[in-house]
Amino acid sequence: MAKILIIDDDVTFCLMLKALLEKSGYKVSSVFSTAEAKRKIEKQNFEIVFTDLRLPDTSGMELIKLIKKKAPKTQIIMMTGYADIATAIESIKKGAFNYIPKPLNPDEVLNLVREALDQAEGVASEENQDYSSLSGYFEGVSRPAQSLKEYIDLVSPTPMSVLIVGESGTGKEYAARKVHELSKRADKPFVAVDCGAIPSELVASEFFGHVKGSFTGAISDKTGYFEAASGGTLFLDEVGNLSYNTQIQLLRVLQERHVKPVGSNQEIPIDVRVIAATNEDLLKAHEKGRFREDLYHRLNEFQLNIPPLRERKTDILLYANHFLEQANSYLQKSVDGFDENVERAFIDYHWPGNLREMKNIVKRATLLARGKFITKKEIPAELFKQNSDDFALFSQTNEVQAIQRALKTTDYNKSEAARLLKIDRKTLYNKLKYYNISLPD
Ligand SMILES: Nc1ncnc2c1ncn2[C@@H]1O[C@H](COP(=O)(O)OP(=O)(O)OP(=O)(O)O)[C@@H](O)[C@H]1O
Repeated sequence: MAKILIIDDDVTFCLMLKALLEKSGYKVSSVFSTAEAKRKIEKQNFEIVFTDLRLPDTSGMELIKLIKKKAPKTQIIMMTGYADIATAIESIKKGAFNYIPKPLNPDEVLNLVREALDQAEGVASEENQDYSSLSGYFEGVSRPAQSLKEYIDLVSPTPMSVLIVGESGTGKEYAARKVHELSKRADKPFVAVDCGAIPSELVASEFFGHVKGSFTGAISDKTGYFEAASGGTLFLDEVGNLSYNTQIQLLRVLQERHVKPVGSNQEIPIDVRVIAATNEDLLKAHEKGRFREDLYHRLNEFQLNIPPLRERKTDILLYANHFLEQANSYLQKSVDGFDENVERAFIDYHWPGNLREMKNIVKRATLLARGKFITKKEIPAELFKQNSDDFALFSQTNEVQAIQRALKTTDYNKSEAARLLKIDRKTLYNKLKYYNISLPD
């Protein structure tokens, strides 16, 4: 029986929602403040948390962070008045499952609960599939993909720290796991840390561990990430989100190669390779005073750049088919491929969420597909909207740059490049000649 926690300072409302959910067979607890909620979440596992967006003792956003930290698999449903819908949408970006406007409609509530439980099941089994091994790893054939592979092969066996730079969803964590797998540390742990998700008051204890009784709530000894990754690899995801203070502590550990758990006098030697990832320019963050230059250089002994999907057009359909195969086996379906309209739309789309976005779109479409091929009907409409394509030629000054970028993006395929530039092949040839743009052999 799924366990649900309701957090709302409106006592009557809490009791009504509790009664509705209990009638449908769920086991429900309710609390009226964040402080109480924290205690409950520490002690018990909940499949779903319903919480009000505005609570007297903390913001709903803070609460999402905390729940995601303590219980990453718990699905969070935000309850909100109409005035707060923008914030509610923001909460989904932060990891909430969905929001529901107040006053609640009982059918909507029960539907949402079922959806949240279904998704939680999906996520759990998929995580196992993805993380038990990297068998789903796919390299791509474009030039940027090939040089990424070359660099990964080169740096993996070395002890060098690696900084992986790329937009969200491009596969930074996947690349980090690949580096670990190809390193001499492959049979030791790979510990991934989402640097943005750790509440600041817990950072030291999470990284370095603590001893029992060192602060309220330290009910037993805790092993920190560094010790847990001993002999293996520590992956610091979104490293730009670490506070300045934590950056100092981290740098010290990396230089001195030992940690001191909170509340302990004992220094524990550590042997850990660090791989960090970021989707922002850390040198710019440094200029703004948010990131320490010394730590940047310590992490950036070698840099891997993962290009966004829109800049490796030749890989797009290969990845789409790769994800289709995965989705077929995951959903026990046998969809053959994508129809021509969908393929075209995939190539033209700008993929702001990169591989993660594509994987989700393909999985959903595979589930919905009725025939042998995925059609426009199963794909979100935004993929078919006319791109405000920044390749379009609008002035002489940007022409050379735009042509060069289009060529690079398409791996120097002139027909594809002409299509991106919205000119015909012949015009492209003329322009190449006119501007004296040469192509690699
Ligand atoms: N090389 C790859 N082959 C196959 N699938 C991949 C590859 N890289 C990434 N993916 C898929 O894309 C998803 C996103 O990858 P990953 O989590 O590594 O991205 P990320 O860049 O670390 O994202 P974020 O910046 O949001 O943390 C993964 O779940 C994985 O399924």
